[in-house]
Order: sequence, then structure tokens, then C-alpha cells
Amino acid sequence: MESQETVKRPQEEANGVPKAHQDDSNHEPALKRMKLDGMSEDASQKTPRARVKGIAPIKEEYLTLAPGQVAKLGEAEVVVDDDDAEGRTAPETTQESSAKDGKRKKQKGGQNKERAFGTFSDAQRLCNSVAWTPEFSPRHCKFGDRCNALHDIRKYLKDGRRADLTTFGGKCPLFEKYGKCPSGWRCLFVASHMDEIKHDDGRTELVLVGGDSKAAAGEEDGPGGAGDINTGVVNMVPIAVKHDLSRKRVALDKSDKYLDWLSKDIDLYRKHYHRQKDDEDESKDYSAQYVEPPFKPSEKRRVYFGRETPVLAPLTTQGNLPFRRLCVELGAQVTYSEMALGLPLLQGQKADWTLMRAHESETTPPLFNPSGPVVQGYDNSKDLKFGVQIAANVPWIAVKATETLSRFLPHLRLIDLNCGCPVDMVYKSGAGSALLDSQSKLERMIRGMNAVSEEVPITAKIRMGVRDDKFTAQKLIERLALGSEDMRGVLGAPGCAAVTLHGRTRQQRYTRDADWSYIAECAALVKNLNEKSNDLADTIRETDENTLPNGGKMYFLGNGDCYSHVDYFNHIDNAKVDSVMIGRGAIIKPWIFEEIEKGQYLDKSASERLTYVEKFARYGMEAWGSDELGINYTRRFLLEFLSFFSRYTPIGLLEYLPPAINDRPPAYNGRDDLETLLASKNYQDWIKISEMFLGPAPPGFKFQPKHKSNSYEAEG
Ligand SMILES: Cc1cc2nc3c(=O)[nH]c(=O)nc-3n(C[C@H](O)[C@H](O)[C@H](O)COP(=O)(O)O)c2cc1C
Repeated sequence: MESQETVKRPQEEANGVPKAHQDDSNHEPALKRMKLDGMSEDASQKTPRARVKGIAPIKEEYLTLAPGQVAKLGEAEVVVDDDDAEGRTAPETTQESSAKDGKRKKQKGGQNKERAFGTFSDAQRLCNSVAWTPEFSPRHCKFGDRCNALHDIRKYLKDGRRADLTTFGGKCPLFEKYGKCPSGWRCLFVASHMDEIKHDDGRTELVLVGGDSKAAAGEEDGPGGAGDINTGVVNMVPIAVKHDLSRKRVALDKSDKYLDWLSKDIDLYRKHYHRQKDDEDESKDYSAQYVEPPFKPSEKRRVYFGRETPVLAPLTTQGNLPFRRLCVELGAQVTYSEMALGLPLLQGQKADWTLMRAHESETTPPLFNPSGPVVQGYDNSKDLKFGVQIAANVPWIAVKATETLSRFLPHLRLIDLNCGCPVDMVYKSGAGSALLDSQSKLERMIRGMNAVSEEVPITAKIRMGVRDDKFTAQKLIERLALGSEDMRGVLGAPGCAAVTLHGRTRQQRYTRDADWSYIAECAALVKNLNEKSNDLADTIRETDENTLPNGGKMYFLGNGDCYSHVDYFNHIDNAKVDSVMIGRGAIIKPWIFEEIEKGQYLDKSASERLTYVEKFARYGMEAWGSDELGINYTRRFLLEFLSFFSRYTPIGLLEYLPPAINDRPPAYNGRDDLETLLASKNYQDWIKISEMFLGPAPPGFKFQPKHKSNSYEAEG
């Protein structure tokens, strides 16, 4: 059982730095060590108020309500429904566009059909044929006279769009950084990178400074399109590939062969299984009749997870590219894409392929302490941070999506199968957490994915079980490590390189703490299984050593409620997981990774926190563009981010440590106005914060937080 005394533990090693090399002051217990702004001697000597579970212990001087009222709030049921937030409900983009018949039609992107964000496009569309060219040198417009977009740049600048923004001093952040702007004339800072030149014949021409910034118009337009300027986005899959996928023109030979074999094998196994029930002597029948799969899995690149590699969780909507880039900058060593659905990937759908993009900072190797535990064959220089996650409900989708991903994505650490998503839409289809109750199917998925993924390792993310009264993770972990008893003898292990366990069931909501003692039990089990798997390896090594990942080691990560370096190292040292995956903690305080790296609490000032908001805005524009669409796409995801970021209670205001992720603060005032503003639960304040960097939200812009955050949320 894991120690609960997180604060009293001696200082842990920060990222593999031996204790002896750390600052002496770090040996103090965290509570003593921390210097908190505003914590006067007097305040620290007062008799502390009793700690109430679920309520952040804000110092009295910051509370905005009388103590009696605070007590009332303390009793209130504060429910933050993060299960809803976890859902695959990428916000819907509504983009008005002119159709060929001249009528305006709505184009929908993303998955969410419940939340609308209004429209945010220019009043009049500028044709692509002139969007990046000098005024007098338009490209050929393939629609000719039928094109109803504007071709007159002056008219567009005057009437077709909003006036330039004045944020960032009116200077285009992309142009400032790259000397070109991928949004061309549509950029909402275009005045900072355009010029009017006078020709000898007296005519004046509008030109973009930095030249024609888009090489091939039509490629990768819209959010995510960055033209020919390298803004550090990788894994951009050409439109032609998506098109071919949508027309079923991409041959997936490996998958086809494997699936053909699999269907025969399933038949065989079924017969064996039913016979075995009545006849003990037939129990070896499966291995006797078993036919080898058409090919063996290729040798995999080895992965590594350790105490120096804190992991950012896959986070639908929240875990977008700009956010991950921020986290990597703050010390995240491993990142995951948002969950993509297998079938839309196979159908070449743009929204799901867009989720597979990464920032170049995610393609660098994670930290690795060579003097730590030896990992056979691990080559850190070939490793990278970014992995993708998919959901699938049947083996053929999982297998084919895996083959497609490993073929078309050049930057891929691993492919993770989601076996934990609790959301109805996913669960009822038989994917996500439904797989926890279909272990045989899940095993076949992992085997198949491993068979077709070439060098890319396959991993799984699971929960403790579906229902609160039945934890199934232990059985499943055994199966993922070794395979079912029948299959392991003939097929070897399924080849799962790592398992992440979120210490909750599907049924459980986020209000109850993650069960780290169960995670610790599973970690002990994995350790045993790894030893067993090595024995198994000896027996099958000659025939099929590729089935075993990492030379026989399946990594095990714990996940749930990690909110500081203290939690992080406590779980590594006491639950004995290889690493800890961090979800909400990273959205609420992205500098949790910096805390882990430095091994200390960081009391970030409001202005420092605002720099993270600014970075998000900049990274958003770099990923999605600085035109009307890109800016408001950025705004939407910034607001999603702020819906969690605003939950941070500055530790300098707390009477006790450690802070707990599930604690909610009573109403309080920050140490300055900005700190108060950043803590606002009113989404209109979040819009105001977005406007500091992205300018005024357009008139049609709407934002609904994904979940009702709590009972004392301000009305909009
Ligand atoms: C907003 C949100 C989105 C999530 N999206 C995913 C997802 O796409 N795939 C997944 O496996 N888990 C997803 N999760 C679950 C997290 O990865 C993680 O397992 C869970 O939040 C528990 O970790 P935490 O307590 O550190 O937040 C999501 C959770 C949240 C709050």
C-alpha cells in the first residue's frame, strides 16, 4: 500500500540527479522548504483551520465570503464532470463558405454535434488564386467566372474582413518570427507585412512583404494549413493520401493477409474452446491445429519510460498541438495525440488526420538517464516524445488504422490503443472502456496491431474495470503481457510495449480519488509477469523473439490525480510504476513538468501564468494561422484550456500543502487583480483573457464550457 504522507517524504531525486548533487535546502520537507509569497510569520504560526476534504484551504485573508458562508460552500456538492470533458467532442467548426450554386452552405468539421461555436469567417471570402500573390499577378482561378469569392484585394481588405488587430503591437507574430506569413492577405495583422509599391507607369500595387508565401495553393488549407512556411508542424499527411484512403485506393496488404489468417484462427479457437468445455483431452487441440500467421511482427524500436520521463496524457480537445508544445517546453518528456477514431482515419477524414500532427519539439528524444536501469537495446537518439492514440471497436479497424498510421506518419513513438474511454458514444460502439470486458478481442487487436506496425511499438491505456464492483485490470494486464494461456504457447506474447492504468473504473466519476493502492498492486504484478515473460522468451526465442517488446519488459505507467512533483515521485517510489501519466494536472498547471524537473513547488505569479496564455495564443496561430479562421480556432482551444487553467489555486494562497487536484476553492481574491481574473469561473472573463492576445471575439462567436464546472460558477 502506498504511503499517503506525501509532504513529509524526504526530498526525492529530481530527474535522476543524485540527492548528493542537489541543493541542501531541498532536503527539507516540501512544506518547510517552500517560500510562499505573502505567508507572514504570524500567519504561519496561527492555529491552522481543520482541513476539509474537497475544499482548498485558502488563507482567510484571501477569502471573499465570511467564514460562515465559506462553511456553507464547503458542504456544497461540488461536481466537476471531467468524464464529460474526456469525451470525443472536438468542438464543431462552422465555417460559412460559398457553394458553387451561389448559396451559402455550412461546412462542418470536428465531431461534436452538441456544441456550436458560432461562425467565424470573413464577411466575404477571398479567392485562393489571389490570397498570397501580388495584386497584379493573380494565379489562374479554376472556377473562372463562376467563382463568387473576391478577387479584388483592395475590396477584400476594405469590406471583406475585419480591421487589423492591434494586439502584439499590431505586428504579425508569424511574420516577426519567420519573415513570411502563411495567411497572406487574410492575416489579421496584414498591415504589418504588406506594402504598396509604385511602378514606372505610375500604377501602385499591393504586395506582401516576404514574397508569395504559399507555394501550392489548395494544399492543406484551413486550420492547420501553414503553407510552405515551416512553422514546426510535422506529420502533415498530403491531401492525395487522404483522398486515396477515402476512395479505398490504399492497399493494406499486410493487414489483409493478417486479418484473413485471424478470421480462420478465431474459428479454430472457437471450436477448440467449445470442445474443451466437454472434453479434457481435447485441450491441446488448438496448438495442434494452429496455423502460423502469414508473417511475424517486425522488430520494434524499443521504448523507455522512467522517473525522468513524466508523461502528458492523451487529452481529447485539450491535448492539441499548441498545448502539447507548451508542455514540452515546460518539461513533458512524452506526449500523446488526442484520441483519433480508427474508422475515420481509414476513410481519410481530415479531422482525424489533423489530430496526428505534432510539433517538431515533440520529435526530439525524451530525457534518459543512462546510469539508470539498463534497457536492453534502447537507443535514445532514435526515440522521440510523440505517440498517437486510436480507438477501435473491432480488430480489422485497429489493425488497418495501425498499418496506415505507421506507413504515413514519419514521426511516431508508438501507437496506443484506447481501452479506457468512458464516453457512451465510444463505449456503446464496443471501443474504449468496452474493450475491458472483451479481453479476447482486445488481445487480438494488440497482436494484429503489433504484426503490421513495422518498427512502431504498440501500447494500451486501460482503466481498473468497467464497474465499481469488478476490477478486471489485473487479469487483463496478464493477458497483455503474456497472452491468454492458450495462445501464449503457440503465438508468444501479444507484444504490448507498455500499459498505462488509470486508477478508476468507467462507472466512477472524477469526484472520487484514483486508486493508487490498486495501481501499486498491478505494478507488482507487472514486475512478476516481466520475469515470467523472460522465461517464456527463452522457450520461444528461437522461433519468434519479435513478439516480445523491449527484450521482454512491458513498461507500466500509473495515472490519476497527479498534481505535483510530490505526487509524482511518491507514485514512482511507492507504487513502483515506471512513470506517471499526468492529465488534468497538466492542463490546470502546465508547469507541473517543471516542478518535477526541479523537484520543488513553484508558486507562479499571475503575470508568469499569463505568459503561458500568450504562448498558447502564439503557438495556436502558428499551427492554425493568423487569419479569421485560425485566430478563432486558436481562441476556441484557448478557452477550452482556460476552463481548466482557471481551476488553479495559487499555492501561495494555501494554508496547507500539498495541494490536491480534487480540492475546490471557496470564492477568493488573488494577490493582484490578474490573479483574481485568472481564477474566474465565468467564461466571459476567459473570453476577455483571450482578447488580450487575439483581439476582440467576432460578433458571432460563442463559447460554452464543456462541463458545468461547479455550483458557484458565475452566470454569464
Ligand atoms: C479533458 C479530458 C480529455 C481526455 N481525453 C482522453 C483521450 O483522448 N484518451 C484517453 O485515453 N484518455 C483521455 N482522458 C483521460 C486522461 O488521459 C487521464 O486518464 C485521466 O484524466 C486521469 O488522469 P488525471 O487524473 O491526471 O487527469 C481525458 C481526460 C480529460 C480530463
